[in-house]
Amino acid sequence: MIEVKELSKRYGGTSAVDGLSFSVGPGRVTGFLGPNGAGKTTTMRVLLGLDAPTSGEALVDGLRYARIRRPMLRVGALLDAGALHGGRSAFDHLLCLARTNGIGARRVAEVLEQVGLAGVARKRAGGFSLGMKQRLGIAAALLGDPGVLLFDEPVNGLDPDGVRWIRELMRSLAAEGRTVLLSSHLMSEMELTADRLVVIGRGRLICDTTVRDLAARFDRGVLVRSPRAAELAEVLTGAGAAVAPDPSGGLAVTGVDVSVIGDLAARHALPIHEATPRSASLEEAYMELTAGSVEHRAHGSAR
Ligand SMILES: Nc1ncnc2c1ncn2[C@@H]1O[C@H](COP(=O)(O)OP(=O)(O)OP(=O)(O)O)[C@@H](O)[C@H]1O
Repeated sequence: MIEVKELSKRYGGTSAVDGLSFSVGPGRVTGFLGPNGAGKTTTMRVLLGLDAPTSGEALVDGLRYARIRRPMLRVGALLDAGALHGGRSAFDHLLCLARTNGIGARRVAEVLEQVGLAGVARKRAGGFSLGMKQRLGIAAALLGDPGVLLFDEPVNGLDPDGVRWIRELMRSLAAEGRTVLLSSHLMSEMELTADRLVVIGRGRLICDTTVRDLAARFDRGVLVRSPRAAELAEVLTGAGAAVAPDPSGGLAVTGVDVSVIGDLAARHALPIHEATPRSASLEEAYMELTAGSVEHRAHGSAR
């Protein structure tokens, strides 16, 4: 369980996180989304005791990180995959980390196996590709078999196989009952991986919702065209739908789904020339939600 309560963090004159509250429960993947500079990494750093909050708190299983004994057994994290001693082998890198928390060499071998690096365990980690470094960072997060996992942009720079592997791993970790918080600035990635979404912008909460509810919130109804539009509108309204003229010339119908529209039209022998469900994609929903929070937007870009 992760709880962020009224958290604020300032760096000099910069407000990185500003009165942010949300909680993340076990058993599902929660996506932590926001444009660049939204405060995701800062929130994770405070959760991991790497930065002190200016005010408020960030707790793992009800505790501040500094108060957790043998923290790797409770919370694992991948923040910066490049942060390793390049001269050490993958095995030795993990063994050094493991020893700080009383974890043995057998567990090191296990996590290397789990992330697919057993074959290169004795190779210098400094020579690893970005994808291999990400896998090694994930192995480090898993060392203590923790119930809470934080991953900051784990798919950055990975090839499609690596992305798919991470997606499946996140989902299986959540299915085992762990709390998984996964940050990204890409909705397309979250759509496939996360069940819940915490969206932030400029250090503040924008929405805390499920992927399904967000999609429903941006449901724009069905565009219907019929040569007998007026009669169809009457039938649909009678069935509880809201019907309005669409700027494109058809009818914008909300409140009933497309199969109901088709059935009603058939029952009343009214011809339909088009019936197109129009939900905004999650990507569009995300763009709309965060439109006011984007720090740097290229001139001439979509929004
Ligand atoms: N150590 C620091 N000193 C000064 N400013 C900082 C520091 N760390 C972060 N910031 C600022 O705080 C804000 C939030 O940054 P943060 O890295 O938490 O955002 P983010 O959501 O993780 O963004 P990204 O997706 O780009 O990684 C940004 O404006 C950033 O420039």
